[in-house]
Amino acid sequence: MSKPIFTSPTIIRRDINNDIVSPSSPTNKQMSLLTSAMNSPDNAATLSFPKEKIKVLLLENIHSVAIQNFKDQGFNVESLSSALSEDQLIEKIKDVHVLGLRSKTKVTAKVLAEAKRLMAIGCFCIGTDQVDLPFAESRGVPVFNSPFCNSRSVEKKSAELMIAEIIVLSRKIGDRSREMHNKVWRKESKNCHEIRGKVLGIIGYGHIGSQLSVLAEAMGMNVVYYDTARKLPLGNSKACPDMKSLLEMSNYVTLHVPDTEQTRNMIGKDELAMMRSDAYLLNASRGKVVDIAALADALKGGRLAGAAVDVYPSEPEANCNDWENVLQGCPNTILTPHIGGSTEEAQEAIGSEVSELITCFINTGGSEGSVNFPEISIPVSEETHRILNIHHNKPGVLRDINLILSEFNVSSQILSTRKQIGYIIADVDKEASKEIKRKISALPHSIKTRVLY
Ligand SMILES: NC(=O)C1=CN([C@@H]2O[C@H](COP(=O)(O)OP(=O)(O)OC[C@H]3O[C@@H](n4cnc5c(N)ncnc54)[C@H](O)[C@@H]3O)[C@@H](O)[C@H]2O)C=CC1
Ligand SMILES: O=C(O)C(=O)COP(=O)(O)O
Repeated sequence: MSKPIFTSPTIIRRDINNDIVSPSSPTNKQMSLLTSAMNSPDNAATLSFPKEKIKVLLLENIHSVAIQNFKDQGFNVESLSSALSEDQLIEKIKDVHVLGLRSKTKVTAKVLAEAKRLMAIGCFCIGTDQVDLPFAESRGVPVFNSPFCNSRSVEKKSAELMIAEIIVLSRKIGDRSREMHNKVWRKESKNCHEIRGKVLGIIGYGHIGSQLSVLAEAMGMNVVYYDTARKLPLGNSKACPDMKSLLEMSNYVTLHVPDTEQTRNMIGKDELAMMRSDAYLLNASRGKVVDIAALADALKGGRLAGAAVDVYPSEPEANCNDWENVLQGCPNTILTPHIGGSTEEAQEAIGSEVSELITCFINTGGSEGSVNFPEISIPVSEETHRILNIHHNKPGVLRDINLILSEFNVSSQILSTRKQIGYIIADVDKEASKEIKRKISALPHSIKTRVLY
């Protein structure tokens, strides 16, 4: 059952909004000594929650390092290699405490409504568009992701992939290779070019776009970019005032934006018509960003020199042998099965990072790294029990909570809020913790209350 908490003294800093902020996180040893207890309107247990009863469901072949990290904590882990459909997930999620997924599994409001015990979601990737983040927030479920680990392959690994594809397109390597496999020897230099001195236009100059900018300049390319946010131009890159000017001047246009209402179909027939006829389009962001029917028309009609596409409006839940897409058969077109983030290095780093963020949240309440949840983290103390409360962000909630806390000895307290919810951590006398939890849980705006014994 529960073990005591051994840690360093608690430090509290308040910011201008009277929120308390601390950068310190517990060590792995401290975390492994913690046992969580949980309580919610749906789960009114008041006893310490045994770690082996924490059920972790991992989907989409998440790296073994994450599985091991969760097992080391004593959690009960089930790992599946493919995504689940909405109906399958609704069936499975009922008794799950931690859900891990990658880009395929859609965590809709309908799924979340059935997730009565869910404490946290881990997106073991960069994008979080597959989760209904506001609904998860309203249910008090933090969502964690890995904003950096994935980047060199897409950013770093993806940026590396983009560099490879820029060269492959410029030399028509895809078509030549396919011909060779079909016994055709066709040596020619017509319409094959160096990338040195050419203009690379990057739409979305975030982690991946800016990494790619650095690599492309090192290869002798001239980089321009367009981003809706103000971004520091790296190296000699230059910001374009609008997307049109970028489309008109670039030899290569590459997309690195998230999937949002504003980015859906941001490249369609009109935008493709603005591009040079000897230009190439690359998309490793999200499938719905490009109108692929319009892209196929442009490629087949010779209004574009080629394309490299890694993501599609509709992708299968698992590997298959009958995938069909309108871009199949288009000239000088590289199609890859959403592998921008798929290197062993990136998957291991992501597996490690996201599982640690989730473990930290379960064991200490620390929510740093969450994309939809108030981010707080304070060291745990061996002298106290920790109350964690997630509540609807309504006027008077803090007063009600503090009224309860004022009856007891509180050694530290921290609150942070977002639009929908507030999150409070209070370290209290061991003797008082059960009583406080009961009273705070009963407040009308409480969503979830946990105690770390
Ligand atoms: N193919 C793959 O396997 C992978 C795909 N991705 C995708 O790449 C996307 C980008 O990743 P990061 O660079 O890490 O994200 P990021 O959040 O660091 O950068 C995205 C950039 O796009 C900009 N942006 C947003 N809306 C825009 C608009 N309408 N017009 C122009 N710029 C806009 C943002 O201001 C930001 O600078 C992810 O959201 C994900 O969907 C990420 C990793 C792997
Ligand atoms: O990191 C991302 O956002 C990606 O698109 C990579 O997705 P994946 O982990 O390969 O399903």
